[in-house]
Amino acid sequence: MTTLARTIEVTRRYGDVLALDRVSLDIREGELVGLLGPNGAGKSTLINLFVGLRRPTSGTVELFGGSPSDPVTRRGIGVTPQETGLPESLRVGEIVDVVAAHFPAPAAKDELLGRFGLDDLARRQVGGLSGGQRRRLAVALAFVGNPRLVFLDEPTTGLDVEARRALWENIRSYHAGGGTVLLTSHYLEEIEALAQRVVVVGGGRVLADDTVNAVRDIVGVRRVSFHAPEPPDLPGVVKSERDGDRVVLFTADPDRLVIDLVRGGTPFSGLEITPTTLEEAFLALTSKESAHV
Ligand SMILES: Nc1ncnc2c1ncn2[C@@H]1O[C@H](COP(=O)(O)OP(=O)(O)OP(=O)(O)O)[C@@H](O)[C@H]1O
Repeated sequence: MTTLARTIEVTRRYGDVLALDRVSLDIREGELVGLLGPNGAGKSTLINLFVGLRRPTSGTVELFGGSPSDPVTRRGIGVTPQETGLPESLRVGEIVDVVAAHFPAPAAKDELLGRFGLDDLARRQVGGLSGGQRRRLAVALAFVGNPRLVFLDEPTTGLDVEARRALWENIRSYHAGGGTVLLTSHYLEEIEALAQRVVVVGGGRVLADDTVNAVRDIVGVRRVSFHAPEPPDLPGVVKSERDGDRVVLFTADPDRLVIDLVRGGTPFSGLEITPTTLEEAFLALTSKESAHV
């Protein structure tokens, strides 16, 4: 399968902040890839490198086998950034025209606006759009140039349930027609609804690159904590640590763990079961793996 976009050992720093740490990733033709990770994980930085808005501190970024800083190469992509500053006084239809002028074979305007439920708003100034309408326009603009590959950075932020589902449908049909997508999200549900492949990033590193099912199992890890003198030795614990005088155990099956804890007769108090953050879940998993090496 043709690789459309690639990073090889890419590191990106902003001053002292290490936003990406030796990330190698291939996006192949026809894939719908979800990039999942907590705030500050490095998702937007990765997209900005792919689309040529930023350069890596070290390592290589390739787009269609060339450089993302080449404007001709960039004509094959569409992008919805996390935030867009669209000119308030332009009408929706005019903005589509301006963007379309940059591409050799743009989509038909009416068809595009219809697809994104913006047909009734073609003559509305951007300043008069609601937040959700603006977001839909920002996503529609990624598709104006009939791209081979689109990068969507949190495309459904600010959309209500109905608009979110309509947008998912659009993304699916673009993909079904042969398009390739990389989209970011904080939410596993969104990635589950769309992607087959999930790349989880945390702390600037790729923590997992797997199927949706595999990742769902991993992020299902829970944090069980309680006061106890010693950490008990229980089955199903993927990682254990101390937080002051509390024992903290990570497990995919907290019910089982509590039953075993009670049956084991270990004295404990102040039991708490909380979901893990994505980062915690993956750190638990990676430390378990390293412990087995
Ligand atoms: N222009 C910048 N100057 C300084 N630091 C930056 C800049 N852009 C990003 N960072 C830092 O780089 C790290 C990664 O940020 P990035 O925006 O890529 O994460 P993200 O995964 O997209 O987060 P979010 O989900 O919150 O959008 C963060 O620590 C962030 O504060």
